[in-house]
Amino acid sequence: MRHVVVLSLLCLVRGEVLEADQDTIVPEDWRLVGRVGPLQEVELTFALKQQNVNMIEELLNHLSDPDSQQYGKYLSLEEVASLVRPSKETLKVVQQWLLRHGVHKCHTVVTQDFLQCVMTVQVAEALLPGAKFQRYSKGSQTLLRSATLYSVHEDVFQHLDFVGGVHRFPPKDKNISKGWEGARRAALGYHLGVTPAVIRSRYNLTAKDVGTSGNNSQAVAQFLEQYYHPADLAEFMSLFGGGFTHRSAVERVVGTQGRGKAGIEASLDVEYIMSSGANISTWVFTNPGRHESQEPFLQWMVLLSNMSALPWVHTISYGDDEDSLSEAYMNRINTEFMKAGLRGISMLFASGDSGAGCRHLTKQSNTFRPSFPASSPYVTTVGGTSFKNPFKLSNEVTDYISGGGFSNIFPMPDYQADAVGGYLNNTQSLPPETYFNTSGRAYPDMAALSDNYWVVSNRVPIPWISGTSASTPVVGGILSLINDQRLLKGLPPLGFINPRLYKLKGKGLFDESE
Ligand SMILES: Cc1cc(=O)oc2cc(NC(=O)[C@H](Cc3ccccc3)NC(=O)[C@H](C)NC(=O)[C@H](C)N)ccc12
Ligand SMILES: [Ca+2]
Repeated sequence: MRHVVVLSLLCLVRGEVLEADQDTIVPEDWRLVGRVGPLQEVELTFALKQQNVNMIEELLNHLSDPDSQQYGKYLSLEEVASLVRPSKETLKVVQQWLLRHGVHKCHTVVTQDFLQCVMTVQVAEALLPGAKFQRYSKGSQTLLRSATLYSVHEDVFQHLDFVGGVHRFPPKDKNISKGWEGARRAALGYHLGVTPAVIRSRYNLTAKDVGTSGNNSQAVAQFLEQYYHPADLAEFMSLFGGGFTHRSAVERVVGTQGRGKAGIEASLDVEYIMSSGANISTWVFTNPGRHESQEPFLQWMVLLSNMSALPWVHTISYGDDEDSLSEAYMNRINTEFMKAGLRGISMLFASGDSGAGCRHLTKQSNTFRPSFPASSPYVTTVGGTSFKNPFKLSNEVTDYISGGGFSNIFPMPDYQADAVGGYLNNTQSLPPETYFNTSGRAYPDMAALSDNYWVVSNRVPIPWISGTSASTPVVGGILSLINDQRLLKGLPPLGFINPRLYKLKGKGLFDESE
């Protein structure tokens, strides 16, 4: 039996194409506990090759370009599914391969492009020769992982994008602590915080700028066991919701709300999307589990791609270092973002709170460190600003923590080439070019206030909360208000806004008076 090793670079070895997607590095802070018993269960994800992936990118460009005749002519879930569903041959080959090995505990999705299967270690190692599952520990955490390369049978590998659940460890914790950040800001004496009234006043939202259409909705997605608490939202609205028509409860939670303490991230997202996108039905997607120790972004997107009715705007304040994720995995998530765009859905991601980030390559050399999904060309990424005068509703300047940069993986999309080219050509004293990839997707695409917010979490009003986690739901709510007006007029929702945003050359981002 011959096998093909799945590796990253495309290279030719004895006439066989090898593809690269395996990372077998064990971080030094993870300790090997020992070999795992053959009957221990593991869960693996098989991403089956989809059809028409190049075609959907082109279609998305047409549907999102205001100058195209196809602008706003979005597809239904079934139309999207029929474009990307794997070929009959792919389905047959992969299913037969799994069945031959006795794997039958699998879940699939409407589009049939994923299989999540539970099997014993013995079976997993027979399926993926070379893999050797071992137990690793770090503090109280333990993980089952293989630190060796595996191969996939040559008849099967051409039908798969990747197999998930074999490699990769959680990234090291960042050394900038939020506690320190908050203390520093407090020490500087900022005491007038951002509330819904401040947001609504700064962005000229009048009493009429609230949802009225009835068939509009918006959503936030939560990960990493972060839960919002309904009582916090009610308390937040009773403290800060005066002066505008609003809702004080989430319309729908998809997923299971945990019973633990509320998380600041979740409280912030829900409270502020419902303050700018006031009186609009709001959903929360609460996503359990991990993908290789981080947020299961793909699992959540696959969930969306299985639901026929969805909110038009989704905001997400989570992200991971681009270099901590496999290219094949990110490409699959990108395909899911494109599929959402084809349906007229706007996906907004926070740009992150660590500026351009930093990656130590060697003792002497560093580079910037982009964050994904912020760096995806198929989402809208939101950065952060601070008031120039922190005590007044004044003009905004860049918040120094606001994430931004250039993808090392995804090329610059056409829609932003002029804007970014202009920036690179006209900006004095840019960092050295070895630090960033000037031909990559640049982000963020827009920005809003991210500094000094009030949030209610675990029934306590908390000041000085900062980050693009705050600006992102604020922008999401404003897009929902625009969608509301569009829907009332019988127009399609905004969908993937980037092509339109960049064509406006900044005009869409400010009121005429500014
Ligand atoms: C308690 C707290 C105080 C505060 O002032 O700010 C703040 C912010 C956040 N959230 C975040 O900093 C980020 C933002 C982000 C990071 C990376 C990419 C996009 C957005 N969100 C997270 O840290 C999120 C909960 N976790 C992750 O994305 C991890 C790193 N993958 C939380 C709490 C406070
Ligand atoms: Ca207005």
